[in-house]
Amino acid sequence: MYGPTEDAERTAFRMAEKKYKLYYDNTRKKKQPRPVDLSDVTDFKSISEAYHRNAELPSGIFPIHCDLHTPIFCLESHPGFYFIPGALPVEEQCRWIKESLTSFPQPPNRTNHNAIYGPLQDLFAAAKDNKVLIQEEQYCGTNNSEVEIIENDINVPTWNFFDQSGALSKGVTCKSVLASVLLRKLRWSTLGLQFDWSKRSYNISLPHNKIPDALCLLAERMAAPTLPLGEVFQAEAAIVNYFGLGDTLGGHLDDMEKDWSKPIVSMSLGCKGIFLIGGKSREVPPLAMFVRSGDVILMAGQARECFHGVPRIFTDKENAEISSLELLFSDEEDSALLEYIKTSRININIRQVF
Ligand SMILES: O=C(O)CCC(=O)C(=O)O
Ligand SMILES: [Fe+2]
Repeated sequence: MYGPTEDAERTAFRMAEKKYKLYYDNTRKKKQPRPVDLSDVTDFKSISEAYHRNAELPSGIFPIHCDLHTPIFCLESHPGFYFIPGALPVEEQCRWIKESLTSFPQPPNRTNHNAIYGPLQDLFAAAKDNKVLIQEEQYCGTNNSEVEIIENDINVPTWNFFDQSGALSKGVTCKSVLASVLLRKLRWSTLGLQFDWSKRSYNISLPHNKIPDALCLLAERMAAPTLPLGEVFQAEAAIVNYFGLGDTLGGHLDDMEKDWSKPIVSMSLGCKGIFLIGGKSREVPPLAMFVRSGDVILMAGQARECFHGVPRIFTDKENAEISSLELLFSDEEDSALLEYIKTSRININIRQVF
């Protein structure tokens, strides 16, 4: 007999996550990722190449034709799942990488940092400028108003970015954290209708901005092949996930949206990763596939009810496959974006909520 935790550890989905996740090889002198057998990982890039050569496709995978410049592939095993390899041209990838780092984490959009630090303005610029985030409380610094502030109970600490020199003058009692560390620890931001992770629901009363028009149009165009003629996808919310080496997204379902006939439009940017699509329970062995910068996945209908996750990203030069991004981000002003994306993956997934 196994307890609930042991059971969860033994599901087919969990086993696949364990197979692909990053482990370090401690037997070697240098800390190195343990080699992993990737022979079972479906590669839609080579399937697309086979399709263009008119070669036979692996069994269970079939193309559908649409107006996009690339074919869309479907899985017999997962109705409602669509994979569009190289859907986004590299210029468009660069644009969304830049937005994901500079504008999407801006308030009123929320990020994983909100719970601890409150809204943070211009995190990416602060990291680039080597700033430090400092908790401002009255006992920091030289003024003598400590007693008065505490008595009046108005001592609400706020966090603000400062130059490192400014940070030193604040004194040693302040809590502080480097902006570059916070950027590395940025795991998600939410656009449009804000998702409340604690309640696992959309909180329409939270202040929010509309999703940028260009992103709505992109999602509408990508979603079209999954919808009956004349029906239009309305992008109302999006989650942006940020992955560094060793970061994973555990198996989950996205079941908070009302209408599951509408797809989730999910785009990959930056380093290559492995995406797992399973079944309606964790007991079903998932299919593993590579997700590269510019790939788009659509999950509609029955695929909306399937567990999925990302157990691994690759940040080494050979496996990350971001050379075309490196060429486009070669300007001096883009060097911070390039530095970030060389070791990161970003996923933007867009939803119609109602
Ligand atoms: O990162 C990915 O490719 C998947 C993201 C996802 O499934 C989610 O945010 O719900
Ligand atoms: Fe998801």
